[in-house]
Amino acid sequence: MAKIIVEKSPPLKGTVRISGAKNSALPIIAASLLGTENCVLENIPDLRDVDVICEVLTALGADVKRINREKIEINSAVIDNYEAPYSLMRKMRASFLVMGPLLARMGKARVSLPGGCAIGTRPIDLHLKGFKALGAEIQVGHGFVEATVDKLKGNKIYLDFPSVGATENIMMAATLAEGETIIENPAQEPEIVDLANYLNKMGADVKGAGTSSIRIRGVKELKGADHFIIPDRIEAGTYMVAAAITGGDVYVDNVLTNHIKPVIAKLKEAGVEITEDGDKVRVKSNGPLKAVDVKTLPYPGFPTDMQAQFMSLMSVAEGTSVIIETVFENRFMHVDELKRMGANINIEGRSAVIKGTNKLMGAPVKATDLRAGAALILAGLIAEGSTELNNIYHIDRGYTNIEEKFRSLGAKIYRVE
Ligand SMILES: CC(=O)N[C@H]1[C@@H](OP(=O)(O)OP(=O)(O)OC[C@H]2O[C@@H](n3ccc(=O)[nH]c3=O)[C@H](O)[C@@H]2O)O[C@H](CO)[C@@H](O)[C@@H]1O
Ligand SMILES: C=C(OP(=O)(O)O)C(=O)O
Repeated sequence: MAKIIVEKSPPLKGTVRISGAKNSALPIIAASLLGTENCVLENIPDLRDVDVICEVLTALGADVKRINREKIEINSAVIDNYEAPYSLMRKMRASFLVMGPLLARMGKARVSLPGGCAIGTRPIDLHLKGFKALGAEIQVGHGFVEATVDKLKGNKIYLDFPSVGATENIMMAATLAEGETIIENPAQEPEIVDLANYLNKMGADVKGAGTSSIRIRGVKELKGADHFIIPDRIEAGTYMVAAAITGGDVYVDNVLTNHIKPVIAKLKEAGVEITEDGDKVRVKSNGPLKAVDVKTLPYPGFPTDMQAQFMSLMSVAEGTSVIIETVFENRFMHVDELKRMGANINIEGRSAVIKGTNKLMGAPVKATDLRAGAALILAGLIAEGSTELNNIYHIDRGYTNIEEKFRSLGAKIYRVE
């Protein structure tokens, strides 16, 4: 099993370029099932999750060509299978995003139920509520969701929680429905806007993405489109925290700063110097870090996908901080691993109380999920000695060339097979 070794490193210095957003690329690749012509996607991150969703599309009959590691061409003129197999679905929850496009395109979809995972049970009730409202008949059994419909019909759908995946799945299904669909209380994440922009380039009529109500007028057909994926705000945030935790001076390049306002605000509160310059952010830190409280929320609140990394930072800040996780019910799996490295953290329900220490120690730890893995790398950069990270396949799901990017900033990090 491959491992990542992180040694105590000097303050990080230099420039790191941020890749395209995983959470945009995955739904956008899935949405390509809706078009009957060639789609060309650029700024695709080089990730295991992208490989998996491409395999899912191929299994459904689409012609997927990797032009290079950042560019994919997809032709879905012929889709001859409506079943997404368990063998692929189990590798990644986001594969469920093919359900909406399949239903819209073929009037039929049979998709393996995504499993729960380390960060919570992650139900799909809101996705199914949306499909039902559009007229689909849904059956769940034997580990699969099966949906059928003669013709999807637009409807008004209120989401009890602004679920990112449910908003995307319903939005994609509604593009080819008869009439108008309104999604009330949708997710407002930048990745939703990126998906809507792509769908509109394909010929859809989606308005209001990024606001509290999305209106989709169904069209007869979607065609092809070229699209450049937005930068990954979570990857950017992770390198910003890396600069802060090591007392470094790093330029994070290719960032849309509007997308990471809460992360910038919290870093500033913690005493980190941040200078924004177009699509670059300079992150400089040389004084002690101050403890600050954080509460995760749907966008535009502080992202849950940055919670673990911020906890590593607070583990070495001066004072006590409280981090409240409101999006996922079980996203504190990294806490026990950070404690193995000497962090002082107590969990009380959905809150973590972190008493800063000035000494973390390297230890063998495991990446319990993607962002937990990132958080442990960050802790490893300042821990005495060597940190050995196991279960790193989670990290490869979401970070492009992570060791190379960190090493280019002076970090001592390498992979052993
Ligand atoms: C590929 C992708 O984009 N992944 C992101 C997406 O995941 P994902 O789309 O799975 O996250 P959701 O926004 O759907 O989930 C948020 C909350 O809603 C709940 N829920 C969701 C759907 C549903 O039908 N019923 C229900 O109760 C979930 O259990 C969770 O507690 O948004 C999350 C929240 O920002 C991020 O952490 C993930 O990185
Ligand atoms: C939870 C995450 O992703 P996914 O929804 O793909 O599991 C994440 O990116 O942190």
